[in-house]
This record gives sequence, C-alpha cells and structure tokens, in this order.
Amino acid sequence: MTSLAVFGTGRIGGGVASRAVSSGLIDNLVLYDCYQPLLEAQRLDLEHMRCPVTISTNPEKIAACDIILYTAGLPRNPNIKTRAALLDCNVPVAAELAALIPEYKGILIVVTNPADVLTYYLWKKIGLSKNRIIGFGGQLDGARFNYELRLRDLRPDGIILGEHGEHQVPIFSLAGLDVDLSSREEILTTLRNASMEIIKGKGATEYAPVYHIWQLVSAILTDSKENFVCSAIMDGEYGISGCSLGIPVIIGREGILSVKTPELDSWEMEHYLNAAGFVTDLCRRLNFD
Ligand SMILES: NC(=O)c1ccc[n+]([C@@H]2O[C@H](COP(=O)([O-])OP(=O)(O)OC[C@H]3O[C@@H](n4cnc5c(N)ncnc54)[C@H](O)[C@@H]3O)[C@@H](O)[C@H]2O)c1
Ligand SMILES: O=C(O)C[C@H](O)C(=O)O
Repeated sequence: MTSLAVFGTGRIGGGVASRAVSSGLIDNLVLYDCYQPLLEAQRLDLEHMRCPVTISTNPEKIAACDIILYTAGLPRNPNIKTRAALLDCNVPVAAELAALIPEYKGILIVVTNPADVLTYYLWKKIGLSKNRIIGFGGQLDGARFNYELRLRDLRPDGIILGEHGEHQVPIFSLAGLDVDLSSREEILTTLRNASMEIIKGKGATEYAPVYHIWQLVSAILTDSKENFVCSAIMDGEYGISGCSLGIPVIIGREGILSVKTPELDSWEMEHYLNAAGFVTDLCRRLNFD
C-alpha cells in the first residue's frame, strides 16, 4: 500500500493530487489545507474521478504516509519581488507541518517558497535523514533555461543549480555550450523573471510545476533512479554546508540516492558560491525552537 499526503491543496497541491489519483501509483491520499471549504471541495472533486484511491482529510494520518508533499503557504504576487521575501510568512506554516510529523521517517518534498530555506528548516526541525528531504525547483528552472536556449538556437541541454530564486545558476559548461559572459548574464536576468511573467498574466505558475513535481514523485514511487536537479542538504559538496541548495542528484524509492558534484567553470562556481552564501545567511536567521 502506497500513500501520499498533500499538505496545502491549492493550485500546486491540488494539481499534483489529481495526477496522483489518476496515476495508478498510489493507494491512499491524505489531503490537508487550513481553508476547510477548499479542502472539502478538493476532496470531492478528486473522489468524483472515481479512481481506486482512498482519500482522507484527517491530518493525523499525514505522518504515516510514504511521501509528504508540502505545498501550503503563501505564493508570490507581482508585489512580492523575490521568493526569499516569502520566508517570514511561510516559516510558521512549515512549523505547523513539523508539529504534525515529529518522528517522520518517509520522504518529504518541499515545494513552498523559499524552497531551499524551508527544506533546510524542515530537515533541522524534524531531524529527517538528509536523503529523505527533497527541495523542488531545479527541474522547473532547468526547463525554463532550456526554453531560453532554444530561443537562441542553442542546444537545449542545460541545467540550473543553486537557489530556486534570484541566485539560480545556469550551467553552460557541462553541455559544452559556448556562451560568452555577457550573454550568460543576459540569459540569467531573463531566467530570474521567467515565473513573474506568468504570475503577472495568470496569477501563479501552475502547469509546469505540477508536471515536474509529478515527475519527481513518480521517480520515487517507481524507484526510477533518474537524474534530477533538486535542493539537497549540503554536506561539504563544493565545500558548502549549513544550507540546502540545488545540485544534481539521483532519485529513487529512498529519496536522494546520491549527490553529484560535476566540475563547474569559474563563472558558474563563483555564482554557485554566491548562491550558497545567500541561502546560508537566510538559514542562519531561522529559529528551530
Ligand atoms: N518550488 C517551486 O518550484 C514552486 C513552484 C510553484 C509554487 N511554489 C510555491 O508553492 C506554494 C503554493 O503555491 P500555490 O500556487 O499552490 O498557492 P495556493 O495559494 O494556490 O495554495 C496554497 C494553499 O496553502 C494553504 N495554506 C496556507 N497556510 C496554510 C497552513 N498553515 N496550513 C495548511 N494549509 C495552508 C492555503 O489555504 C492554500 O490552499 C507557494 O509558496 C509557491 O510560491 C513553489
Ligand atoms: O516564482 C514563483 O514565485 C513560483 C515558483 O517558485 C516558480 O518558479 O514557478
């Protein structure tokens, strides 16, 4: 029996829940949202899919789930310029989740922004083993990067490491992409604005995050051992610790099976270390009491 909990059933949580119910990969789904009318509406809508999945809205069942998807909290609007600016609003929501799952031993996927900092927060707060907590964002950033590469007639073969935010780091060297430094900075500026274009137009990003989160959940459920870029608790990789940061990983049934540290060129390394400094500073501000 495989169970998934979705903590926060708004656009992203609801979207992934609907994928999960129709996938044939889960038996039990636990939904939770602090806004009761939405929670009940989402439950009914999913029940009406008439798929063989048992659906509960009892928050006490979250801790027993194999995978928890954390998607509760405030999203950005056009007045909230950075994901990091959501930290003070969303830490209390993460604390509520932590209080529900103090001894959790399953796999926790952190989507709520700022995803890197909240991944670190929940790791420390719950005491999960570091391979069992996965911050989401790198796959989405990578897809946006490859879209921009295609527009410039460059081979769409890049990944994004670093923060899921302003300090994201497009990696050109691994794919042998010969892009000069000013073009790299121009692409980076475009990428920093990529999701805000969507937020301004339709209120939030939705289809792409839901798609990529479901790819990640499926990789865990099917033990696919595929390559992803996820935010992982740093344990000396590139000399970095004290934060969670986007890095290449292999994903399977036990979560992060391994972390890779490919060689970066000097521009990429400088930006990566800046990202680590930025996220580590935010992590130092966290209170774990
Ligand atoms: N990491 C990524 O790549 C990525 C991608 C998309 C969205 N996000 C983030 O995911 C989060 C959710 O985005 P969304 O578009 O689904 O927002 P949304 O507003 O549609 O849904 C958020 C839900 O959280 C619920 N909620 C708020 N506080 C809660 C609490 N204390 N307990 C339980 N539920 C609570 C709300 O009632 C709402 O239903 C945001 O922080 C957003 O920035 C991250
Ligand atoms: O940009 C946001 O605030 C939402 C999310 O992190 C995204 O990248 O789509």
